[in-house]
Amino acid sequence: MSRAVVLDVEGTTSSISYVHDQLFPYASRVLGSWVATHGGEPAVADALRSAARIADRPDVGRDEIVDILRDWIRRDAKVAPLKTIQGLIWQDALASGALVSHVYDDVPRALRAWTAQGWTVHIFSSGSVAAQRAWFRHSPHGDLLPYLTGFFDLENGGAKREPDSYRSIARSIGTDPASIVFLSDVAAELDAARVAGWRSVAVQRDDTPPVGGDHPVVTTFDQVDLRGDLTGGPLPVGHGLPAARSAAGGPR
Ligand SMILES: CSCCC(=O)C(=O)COP(=O)(O)O
Ligand SMILES: [Mg+2]
Repeated sequence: MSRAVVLDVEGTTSSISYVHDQLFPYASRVLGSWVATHGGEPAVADALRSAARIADRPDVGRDEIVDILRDWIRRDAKVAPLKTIQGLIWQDALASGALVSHVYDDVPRALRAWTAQGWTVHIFSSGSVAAQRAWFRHSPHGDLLPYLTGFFDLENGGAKREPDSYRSIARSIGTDPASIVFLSDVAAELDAARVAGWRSVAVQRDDTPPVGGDHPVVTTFDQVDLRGDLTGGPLPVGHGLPAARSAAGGPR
């Protein structure tokens, strides 16, 4: 029977502050000239039209749509066309070395262990599939794509706080919901996954706000032990912690 791990990116595999301090400002900085160069390409033109529709400004000009996108970046809006455009910008920047990705040290170790134990590993992030692939391909630990089987974003996966998104991803990867473990730093995402029948693990990194909720908590992927038969009982997580704790603090 197939077993799958699904990982959030920002706050889970990778540092929130890196994304906010490096990726977002970079996209904001180059957006105007990038749209001037690439705005005629079909995928980009589509995303720009779709952003204008979402902003309720269907007839807006190029400069104004760039301002709207910049405002969304500033507010960390998880809006699909913005994520499409950011992903295309970051894809080139990561490939050229203008940007370097960030992946916590425990992540490649866990990817190696879990895949060797027969788990498939997938990504579900608000960042676009193009961004995800470039992020893990150009990681400071080398190319991590060989450990990753599937990539889901707001377009092919759906909203991250909706149980239906997790139901649809489970169908798409062909794995029973009870055999899927989801790791995230956002309680509302973990809640939605749990409603869909997935196993949930809150990832509380040193540099992230409290996750909140009542999901089992780990501070590194080293504490997620996926050996053995996991059907039925609680997930063996939190080993090595003084006590496997449940998330504390306000919801995010
Ligand atoms: C390499 S993905 C870029 C990060 C990003 O844009 C984002 O929105 C991450 O959101 P997540 O769902 O991974 O928390
Ligand atoms: Mg996250």
